[in-house]
Amino acid sequence: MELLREILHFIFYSYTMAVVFHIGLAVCVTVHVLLYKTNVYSSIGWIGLAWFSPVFGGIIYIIFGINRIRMKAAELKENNGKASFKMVSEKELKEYLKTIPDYIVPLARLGLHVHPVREVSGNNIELLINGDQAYPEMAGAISKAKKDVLLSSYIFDYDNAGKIFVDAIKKACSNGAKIYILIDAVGNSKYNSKLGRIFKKLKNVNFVKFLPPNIPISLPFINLRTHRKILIVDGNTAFFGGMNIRGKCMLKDNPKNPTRDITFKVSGPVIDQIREIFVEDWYFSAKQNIRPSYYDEKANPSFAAYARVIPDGPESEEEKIMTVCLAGLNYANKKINIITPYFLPTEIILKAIEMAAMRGVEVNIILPRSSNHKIIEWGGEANYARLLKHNVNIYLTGAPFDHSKAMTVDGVWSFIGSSNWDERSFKLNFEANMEVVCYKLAKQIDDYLKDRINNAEKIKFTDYDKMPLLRKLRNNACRLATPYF
Ligand SMILES: O=P(O)(O)OC[C@H](O)CO
Repeated sequence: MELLREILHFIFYSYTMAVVFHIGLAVCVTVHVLLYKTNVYSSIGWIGLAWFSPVFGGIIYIIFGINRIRMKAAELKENNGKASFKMVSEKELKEYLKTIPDYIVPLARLGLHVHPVREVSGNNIELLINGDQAYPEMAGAISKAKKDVLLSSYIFDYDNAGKIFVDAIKKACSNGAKIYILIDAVGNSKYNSKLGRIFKKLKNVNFVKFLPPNIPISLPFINLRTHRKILIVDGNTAFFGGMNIRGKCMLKDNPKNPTRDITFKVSGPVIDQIREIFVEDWYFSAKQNIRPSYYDEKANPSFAAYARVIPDGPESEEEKIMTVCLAGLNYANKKINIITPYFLPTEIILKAIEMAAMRGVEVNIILPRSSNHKIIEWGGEANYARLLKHNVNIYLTGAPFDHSKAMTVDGVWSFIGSSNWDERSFKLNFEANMEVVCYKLAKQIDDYLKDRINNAEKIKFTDYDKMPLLRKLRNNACRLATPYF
């Protein structure tokens, strides 16, 4: 009898403790969600899970629901970063807006709220297509460096492309230039050690890996990666875009798995804005305050393009690059061209694209038919029908895989850089994009895109409206990964 009473007492006690623990955990989750989540639907989901799935729901929230990326990035940047951008005062803003063409005032005004750096005039930005055009130009500039070379890349393969760069770096060293190379530890995990050994032997080369992970294996989708692709030589010539250093991009060499890509050669004072990003990233990664050359306006000709660089990263709550994409979509009157290898944006972007098409803007989105990241390809396909229904033109390009990233609006405003159209770029990676106001550049990009469109398949609503059930299930399941890709 006594034993039975003890068992019942134990069961009652354990049950009471479990109920108290569940209620306590659910209350904590609810408070956390109410304080830190802004999306109402996901908030309802998390709170529901915490209350209706005792203990398990709370634990799932702790593991997957808390945005540690932003917390970690903010903490890292706060401790190691060196913010060099200052807010523009209301008075400065008024003065500045008087100095730029009327038609970009709305975008410039919005842009300054997103990132407080002004559009600077006097730039020239030129499109370079594939590694065939870009790498010889980039390596040629490096090999002539006299003062300093700043190079940042997500991937730097040590193959026929990488070797061209290494040779150029050796020449720059022999000229006495100081070389700073910052490569993402995960994106480039295959070649970091090899490059490390090569660069260690060169006196003037400083080689740093961006945020090496604490785990021995290297997952391609681990967070807090630098996706920025930047090259600055002697402060006066820069290359900026979304092209990695890979033999695959040298199509003339008939590589295995060829990849089309574009990048941009930059001259002009906007190079100083790119420089600021590199200096900050270097301080963040190498804990070293470097002072590379500034752009020399007196030694260089002045050009026509207005340009402004927008860095973005998981430490920022503003989603600057995504906001500027939205601004471009909302600002367009006639035509929007978008090319990207990865297209899995959230509802807000999809709706803005639809709205542009609904108000009569011609919207062309150029995507690879077959991606190297299948989840993004299939998840992206789940959004095609709704866009096609609103007369958005979607063009799928065949092989080689097209890794180009650019957006143009009304043949005058271009948005170029490292960002893809997915949450990984908009929220989880460190990225750098550039707004450019210049008819000449927009035409160069649009002509390139026209050529891509002429070689692509324009897909039809009827093909995606009623797709086989299994394909639809696969696509919609992959779309659930939107917040993580
Ligand atoms: O992240 P991206 O845009 O530089 O592209 C990376 C390559 O596709 C490697 O998966």
